[in-house]
Amino acid sequence: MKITVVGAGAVGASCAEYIAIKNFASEVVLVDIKEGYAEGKAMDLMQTASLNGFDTKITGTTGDYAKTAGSDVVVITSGIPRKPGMTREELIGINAGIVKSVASSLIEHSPNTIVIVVSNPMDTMTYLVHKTTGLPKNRIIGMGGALDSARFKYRLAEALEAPISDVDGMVIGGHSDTGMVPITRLATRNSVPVSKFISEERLSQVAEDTKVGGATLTKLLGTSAWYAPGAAVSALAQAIACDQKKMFPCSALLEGEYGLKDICIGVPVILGANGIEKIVEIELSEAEKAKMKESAQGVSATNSLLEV
Ligand SMILES: NC(=O)c1ccc[n+]([C@@H]2O[C@H](COP(=O)([O-])OP(=O)(O)OC[C@H]3O[C@@H](n4cnc5c(N)ncnc54)[C@H](O)[C@@H]3O)[C@@H](O)[C@H]2O)c1
Ligand SMILES: O=C(O)C[C@H](O)C(=O)O
Repeated sequence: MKITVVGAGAVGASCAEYIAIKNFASEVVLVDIKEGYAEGKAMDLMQTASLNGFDTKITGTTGDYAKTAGSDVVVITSGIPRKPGMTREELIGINAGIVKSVASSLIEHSPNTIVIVVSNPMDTMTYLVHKTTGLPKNRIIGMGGALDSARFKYRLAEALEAPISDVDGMVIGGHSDTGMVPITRLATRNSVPVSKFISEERLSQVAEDTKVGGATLTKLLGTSAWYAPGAAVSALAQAIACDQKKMFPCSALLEGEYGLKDICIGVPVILGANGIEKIVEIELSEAEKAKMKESAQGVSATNSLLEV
């Protein structure tokens, strides 16, 4: 399994590190536009191999896409991150051009690859990759919901004073400060609805804290997060590499599912060797449907800014 990660910055390097530590890929190629940067990150990471016990070969290149040829999975993290006070949507002006050109270089050398889109605004960048590459929809996956759900579980565990391994929950909808839809109704602690343990008010607070998870970290760090994003990407890549048939909320192209069309937005999907093997349609409450519709309107408004 050969995986290319474009963008050797905070998220790209974290993602490469987690992929290597989990030891499921034979090769990871890091690509960056900054001279020597990907090569340096790759060398630094390779010098952790004997310490961390992995055999994955990590190499770096400054923009030589020939070295990415034959990648089974490619991850696009190239682009700028937001600064405190910004929304993800404000990044579209710079990131759309970067994602479009990177996607076409990747596909030229790996026509059969599966693409994981990370750069923000992620749902719109995923849609852009669909519009500009014409790859089948199962092979384009936006990473957002896996991260947002991990943050939801973190906040749930905090509120319940429970270990994170005890809780389960999922976030669907757009990967934005206002568009995420944490499904609080279905969140559980060991199969017991979390509403048995915490008040409705506390649960609403958990949902609100989850939605601004990225903004909270951006304020603390001065730039956006990378450890959990890198771990989330590595989990998606592993599900594909190992044909796990695992369910994650991912940004997928919808053609009528959830009453939505011509949009990429977070919904539960089954990930396996063919990428998105199935979109899972769960029964939403009327309130959840309304939130999903509002979220989709937000994503569509951002999509309309694209020049495709
Ligand atoms: N979807 C998510 O859940 C999620 C999570 C975290 C970050 N992000 C997004 O991921 C992106 C990267 O974040 P980061 O913190 O790693 O930023 P970063 O600045 O640390 O790294 C980005 C890297 O991309 C490189 N780059 C820019 N243009 C390029 C090009 N044309 N070709 C190759 N490389 C190029 C830069 O040189 C830089 O090294 C941002 O857009 C951020 O908003 C998304
Ligand atoms: O918050 C951001 O801008 C980065 C990313 O989308 C995240 O959720 O961490």
